[in-house]
Amino acid sequence: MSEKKGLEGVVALESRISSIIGSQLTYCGYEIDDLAENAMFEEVVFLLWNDRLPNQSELDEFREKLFGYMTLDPKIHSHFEGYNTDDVHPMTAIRTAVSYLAHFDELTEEMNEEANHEKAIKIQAQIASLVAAFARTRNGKEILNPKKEYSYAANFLYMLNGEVPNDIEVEAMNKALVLHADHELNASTFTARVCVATLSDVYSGVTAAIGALKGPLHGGANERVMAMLSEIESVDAVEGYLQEKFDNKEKIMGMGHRVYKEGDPRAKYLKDMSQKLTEQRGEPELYEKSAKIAEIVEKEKGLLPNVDFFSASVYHSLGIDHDLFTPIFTMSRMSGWLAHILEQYADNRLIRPRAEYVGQTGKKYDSIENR
Ligand SMILES: CC(=O)SCCNC(=O)CCNC(=O)[C@H](O)C(C)(C)COP(=O)(O)OP(=O)(O)OC[C@H]1O[C@@H](n2cnc3c(N)ncnc32)[C@H](O)[C@@H]1OP(=O)(O)O
Ligand SMILES: O=C([O-])CC(=O)C(=O)O
Repeated sequence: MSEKKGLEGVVALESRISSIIGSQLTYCGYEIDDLAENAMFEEVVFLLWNDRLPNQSELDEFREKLFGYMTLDPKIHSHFEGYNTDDVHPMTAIRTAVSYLAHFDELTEEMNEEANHEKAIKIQAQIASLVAAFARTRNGKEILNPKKEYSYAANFLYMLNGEVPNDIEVEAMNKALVLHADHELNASTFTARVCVATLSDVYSGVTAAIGALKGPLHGGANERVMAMLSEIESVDAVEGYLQEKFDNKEKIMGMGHRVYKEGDPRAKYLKDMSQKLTEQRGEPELYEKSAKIAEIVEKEKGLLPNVDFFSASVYHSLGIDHDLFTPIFTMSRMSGWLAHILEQYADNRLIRPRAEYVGQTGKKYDSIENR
């Protein structure tokens, strides 16, 4: 047996959901550029789950169902009130809350295509409400219910901020949701698939995936990018800051990628949005610092920005708390996890690789007093 550390380059399964070929990303055959420019997030969710875009009446029906499930059970609200919100990271709270959602769903243990599809709609609907509700509860604010006339992106911003979002904010949020929705066999998606391949339930699959996304080498990087931008005092200070990181062999968050070596096709949209939104917010130096970091890291290390890099300044410019960046990624990627979970159930086999044993052999049990 031979192993590939981190399973680099290993093809673990077949999927029809998204593909990465060179620097080209597609969702069910549609290029990400096409979808980022034109699609509503709800259409993308439908696409990922059904392998085709909806027509108008299918989209209306899908949106109606999503909206119908968005209002949370009041028990979830009181559950959040019991959290020590000063210490609990929102990703920890959301992971627990998503798991708790299963307690309110009579379909949780039902294992058939229709029930699993219904659970997927419920979870996708409720994740936006959960993130907003947690954020408002910890700020002592009233929890808001969604509004029927709003899109998923607009509803999230409304439920979070309590204000009607403007068109630019809704467009930016929608685009960010579309760009983060799915990404082949990334670590959290693989986690979800491994979990449900035991024929465990959908809630278990997405809860496991949230745990994997939380890590700083994956979705947790966006919050760390913002921390880095806040630490660097000015554009002129970027070079010295990075030199120290390079000297200490520390990683620069938001840079590099396991699969993309020629650049992440999603980053250019987030870069453009970052430039536009930081300018509008009167904080153009955030974009300038980001661009300088990207320029130096590429020159010195040959690494390019990934999806997490410019999303940090985009979310900051939308007035979002920095520790909510990864929960927002979770809202979007939930659609991809659910697509992969449904695909896994449709043609399941237990996922159980092997490990090459490198420990000692031939040891004998010794009584405790002799050790
Ligand atoms: C949505 C997403 O998940 S996108 C990824 C988000 N994560 C990040 O942005 C965290 C920063 N980036 C990284 O840690 C990595 O680039 C990853 C995790 C994305 C990919 O990692 P891998 O493919 O395993 O590459 P690995 O960590 O082995 O790095 C290979 C080499 O490049 C270096 N390197 C990779 N990324 C970085 C970075 N961001 N900063 C500095 N050096 C880096 C490593 O130190 C290593 O150098 P060495 O060979 O001299 O030891
Ligand atoms: O694919 C990966 O390894 C990480 C990534 O970019 C994503 O999950 O969007």
